[in-house]
Amino acid sequence: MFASRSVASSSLRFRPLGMFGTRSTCSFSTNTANNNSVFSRNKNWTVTASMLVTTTVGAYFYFNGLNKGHHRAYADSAADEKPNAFSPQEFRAFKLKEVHPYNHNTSIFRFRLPTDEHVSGLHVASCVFTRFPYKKKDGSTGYIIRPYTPISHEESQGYVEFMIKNYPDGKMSKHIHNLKPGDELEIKGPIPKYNWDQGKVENVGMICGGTGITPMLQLIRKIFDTDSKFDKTKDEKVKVTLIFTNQTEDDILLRKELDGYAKQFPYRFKVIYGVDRPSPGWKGHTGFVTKELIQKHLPGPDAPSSVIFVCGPDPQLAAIAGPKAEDKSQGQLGGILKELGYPQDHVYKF
Ligand SMILES: Cc1cc2nc3c(=O)[nH]c(=O)nc-3n(C[C@H](O)[C@H](O)[C@H](O)COP(=O)(O)OP(=O)(O)OC[C@H]3O[C@@H](n4cnc5c(N)ncnc54)[C@H](O)[C@@H]3O)c2cc1C
Repeated sequence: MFASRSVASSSLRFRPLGMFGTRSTCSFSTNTANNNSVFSRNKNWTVTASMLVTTTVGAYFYFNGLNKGHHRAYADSAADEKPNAFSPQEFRAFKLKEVHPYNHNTSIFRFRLPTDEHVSGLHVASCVFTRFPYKKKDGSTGYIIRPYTPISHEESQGYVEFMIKNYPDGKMSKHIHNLKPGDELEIKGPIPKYNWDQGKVENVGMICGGTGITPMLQLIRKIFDTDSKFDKTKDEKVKVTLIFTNQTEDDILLRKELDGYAKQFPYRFKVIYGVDRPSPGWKGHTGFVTKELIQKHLPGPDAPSSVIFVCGPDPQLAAIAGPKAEDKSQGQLGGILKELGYPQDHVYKF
């Protein structure tokens, strides 16, 4: 069903990564039996929608009992039978394979992994650091370093994909948007974020703005995608409500995919869109995320087995949950969530 939807102002089409147990056959050299690409067909790409029923390959206990805390390093397990392309110890160079414009300021960048066997090795939820060098005034070398969350499936082999918004004054985003196929980007990871321990949380609230959707997508897919190796029965009680704000409707990333999850899991996944500048006929929320919006839609402070994830531009993060600490650790809970009485350990800031 998603494979037939087109992404606005892009010849690229997004699909929700096999949520129906179907896969696309693409003309990628990196395409493998495990290709959960977000890329779908465009005029250069031959895609045959194929209804290949994939089987869930048993239970997959890769965090089970190993990492109970949010900040623990992720342990390897049976899931890691494929070689990991990234290293958490060092930056490694990866070649850009393809770039696909997504909307007026955002593109999808596909980087080649060393072989078609390799996976990113990024567990949920984790991100990577990218870096590029620049010459400091004193002649020494400095690095611009920024975090990004891939949108390709953690099981995807041979490639990794990022959805990156271009900020006019943005150092890294401009650097990446200027890359041409064949150019290299240095990447290091995984950088562990929240450890999604399957079966441990039942009520999930998410508040994000702009590209803050990418870590949320990683979690949503882990919880709902049915064609991965993970044992879905562990998370079948999980309910997720996402509040996703943007400047305009045109800025909403991954909308078709999110709506697709809402349609397929009407009792378990709900998305509320908000925009600062509504177009005529806009039916969603208008303006910033408010106390009332959170109270109306998200699990409350006393909801059992719950967590609220927040990711967005610094001012939004500060208003909702308080800023992160200088060293980028969680910092004190603040903002609206604190006012509403959420406990510190029920909130996670990406
Ligand atoms: C866990 C995590 C995952 C992320 N994943 C992604 C991702 O998948 N895709 C993606 O595009 N970005 C993502 N980001 C944001 C990314 O790390 C950079 O902050 C962003 O690309 C801007 O970096 P820059 O060097 O281009 O801009 P900078 O040089 O740092 O800033 C330049 C200008 O852009 C503004 N700006 C910077 N970041 C933002 C923002 N997020 N919202 C609004 N204005 C901003 C600044 O105020 C400034 O005016 C993620 C951030 C985190 C913390």
